Amino acid sequence: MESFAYLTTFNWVGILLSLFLAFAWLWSKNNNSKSSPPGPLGLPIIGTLHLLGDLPPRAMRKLSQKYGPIMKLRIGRVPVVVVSTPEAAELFLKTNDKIISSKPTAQVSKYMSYGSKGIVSTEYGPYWRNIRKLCTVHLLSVSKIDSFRPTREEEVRHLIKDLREAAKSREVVDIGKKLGLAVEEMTYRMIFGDHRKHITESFKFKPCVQESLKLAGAFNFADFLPFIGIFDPQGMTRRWKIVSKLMDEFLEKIIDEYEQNPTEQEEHHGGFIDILLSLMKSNNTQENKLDKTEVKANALEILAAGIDTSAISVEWVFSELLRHPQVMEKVQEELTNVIGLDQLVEETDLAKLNYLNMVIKESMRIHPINGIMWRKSIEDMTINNFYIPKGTWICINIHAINRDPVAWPENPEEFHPERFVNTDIDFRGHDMQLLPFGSGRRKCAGMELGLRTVQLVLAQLVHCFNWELPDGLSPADVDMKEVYGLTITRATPLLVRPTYRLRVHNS
Ligand code: HEM
Repeated sequence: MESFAYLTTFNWVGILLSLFLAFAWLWSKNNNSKSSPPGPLGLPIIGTLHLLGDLPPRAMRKLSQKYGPIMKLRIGRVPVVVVSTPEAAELFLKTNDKIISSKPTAQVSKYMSYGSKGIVSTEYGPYWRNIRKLCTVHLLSVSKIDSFRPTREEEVRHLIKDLREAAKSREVVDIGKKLGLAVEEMTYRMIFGDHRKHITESFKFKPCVQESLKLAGAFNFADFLPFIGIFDPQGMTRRWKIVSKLMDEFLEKIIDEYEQNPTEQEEHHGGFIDILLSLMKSNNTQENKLDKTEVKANALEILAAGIDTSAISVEWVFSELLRHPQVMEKVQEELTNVIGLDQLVEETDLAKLNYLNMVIKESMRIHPINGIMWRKSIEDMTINNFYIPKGTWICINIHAINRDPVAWPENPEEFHPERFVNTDIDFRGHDMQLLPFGSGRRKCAGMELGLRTVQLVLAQLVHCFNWELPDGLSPADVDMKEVYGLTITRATPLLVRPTYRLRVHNS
């Protein structure tokens, strides 16, 4: 200590202060490189759940305007990172796509997906890669989608016939309901082929599917506060058990039928489920083989992914067309020029309808039916200096991204299809400012089918009919309120009166 005797008290204070500042700097530097994204403080137990309201994508967007494009919430016990701009989405969905390619486990996957055995809910890994490949090659390839063209066209013809009847009697129709039924029937036919006959016989399959979609879309407290799950406070477990048992009985019946005569079933039934079943029976390598539970889980998940999505997307486009009569007129003009008034639109015409396709893009930009996309990180990662530990739920806020004011400088809240003139911005997952089908490894596997259905149904509706709002309502009166569930739907029915406008009368 002798050697330090020359130091005065003043010197000692100076040295200690410098050391303290150096430590503080090092600590903050270290902490900064490992800090969590910013976000609002949560309450005990529920965390930030109370801040999400009835429309979480909108509430999260508002919060992100305060806390930034990468924000942390704690919903119940679950840490969630919310991504809200195209630049941030690029960091997650392009740079780190593999790390966030897993899915959170929710109660829905226990009941509807036989414990996350389906393509939509299963964790990222060899099983998901295998089933995704099988779906892409055998179920949802362009040639397979083409092979179901007569089914789609037949169902659309039924819809048009039904609407012509309504037009004759000047009836007001709930167009969303009619669209929903037509697309539902198309989807059942594609998935179950001739097995569909059992749906109308003894099994109450359709109401069960509707109930399970409702349950899957409801906010389930047990997903975020697992300890309350055993008390089943919302009665969801009880309802899930009932519907999943009934749906399982139906699927077992189909599998029995198949097992009794596999070759005949493949030749005559021809639905997605027969392809899945043939993969169960085939002499494929173990890797490509599906077991019975996997067949059932995938059939139900593909049904759930496809059944409402296209119809709801058409309903939103249709709502925008009713609010913007000049856009409706322009679409009709294009259809008249390209197709004429003496024949119906066919699928092969769809690529020629440039303006209609811009209208669909614009509607999907402001009304992405999945306002939020959920992923889960499978490794620790650091993005923009934010440390995000393995197991964090990642919430890609498509609603916020698709309306980002930097990416969409001209009135991002407005419906304006002309914004796509002379741009090649596309919604297939490469352009981060427009993500209605998601992006990266887990992007929508049924995009081509969904898009084809939306284009065909919409083109037919606008080509065949003029549309009038009832009770003297004006376009500005069309209610655009949303309800958030498994998908974002209209809050009120869309009521309209059709008038037939074509010269063909034997469609
Ligand atoms: C307009 C209609 C549709 C829209 C807007 C839509 C949108 C989406 C979105 C946003 C995702 C999540 C993507 C992600 O996490 O990155 C998704 C996933 C998926 N969709 Fe679609 N979808 C539509 C139609 C369909 C149809 C008709 C089918 C099949 C019949 C289908 C099958 C799937 C499947 C299997 C997945 C899960 C993919 C995976 O996790 O690997 N979708 N869809």
